[in-house]
Amino acid sequence: MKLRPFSDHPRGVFVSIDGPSGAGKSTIVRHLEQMLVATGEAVHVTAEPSKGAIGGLCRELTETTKGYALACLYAADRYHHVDEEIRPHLEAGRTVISDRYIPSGLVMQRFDGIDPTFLWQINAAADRPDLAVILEADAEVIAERLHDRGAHNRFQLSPGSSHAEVHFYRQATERLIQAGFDVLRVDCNQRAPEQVARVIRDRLTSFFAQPASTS
Ligand SMILES: Nc1ncnc2c1ncn2[C@@H]1O[C@H](COP(=O)(O)OP(=O)(O)OP(=O)(O)O)[C@@H](O)[C@H]1O
Ligand SMILES: Cc1cn([C@H]2C[C@H](O)[C@@H](COP(=O)(O)O)O2)c(=O)[nH]c1=O
Repeated sequence: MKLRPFSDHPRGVFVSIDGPSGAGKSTIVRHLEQMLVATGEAVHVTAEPSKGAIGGLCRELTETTKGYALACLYAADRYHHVDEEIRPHLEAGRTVISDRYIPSGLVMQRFDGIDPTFLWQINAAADRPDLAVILEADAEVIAERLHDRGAHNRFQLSPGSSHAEVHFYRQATERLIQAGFDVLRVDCNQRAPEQVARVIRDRLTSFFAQPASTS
């Protein structure tokens, strides 16, 4: 059976990619984009914090601001990101891939001791992705990758941060599944980035591509 690209849908497909630091989010997003574009999909790649004004504040303040203020700032950026960038691209029929989305908001601010229920509530009105991908890997594996690559932020510098983040992601993932999110968990311990991207591409194709009409 020949498949029509899923970006032929009247509204595009929204995919979020999250997972602990070093699991490979940015690497996988690049591979997935290339794979989808090669098969004729119209793709828009984005990330959080967004490139908008509130995203700029997030980037500026993450190292020096903590707690409720930062959690609310990230949630505000998410709502603005949806309104200004994600929805318009979906409405234009593109597949939107976001490097970090709601799951990161449920996880990262826990490093500052914010209650998970509060984090859930401030993110509750954000549009749900059609597919929420969670990259999973053992704490030892991602700690080694981070060590080799270097830390990107203060969360990655605290001792045992990889163990804590893996634990927070497990809890957040359970919560997303309970709430009815379509979640794809991909084990990234042994798979090469191309293989991880292929797993995601295959899932998108099997769920969202439509059979091409024969007429
Ligand atoms: N599947 C994989 N197998 C082995 N190494 C990988 C894999 N995916 C990514 N890497 C490597 O691990 C490191 C971290 O990858 P990347 O920066 O994509 O992770 P990330 O999840 O986006 O991290 P951060 O949250 O810090 O932005 C990089 O050096 C990358 O080359
Ligand atoms: C979406 C989101 C992000 N963050 C933080 C975590 C990092 O410091 C940066 C993202 O940079 P990276 O290169 O992708 O690692 O933003 C956060 O604290 N909370 C969030 O919801």
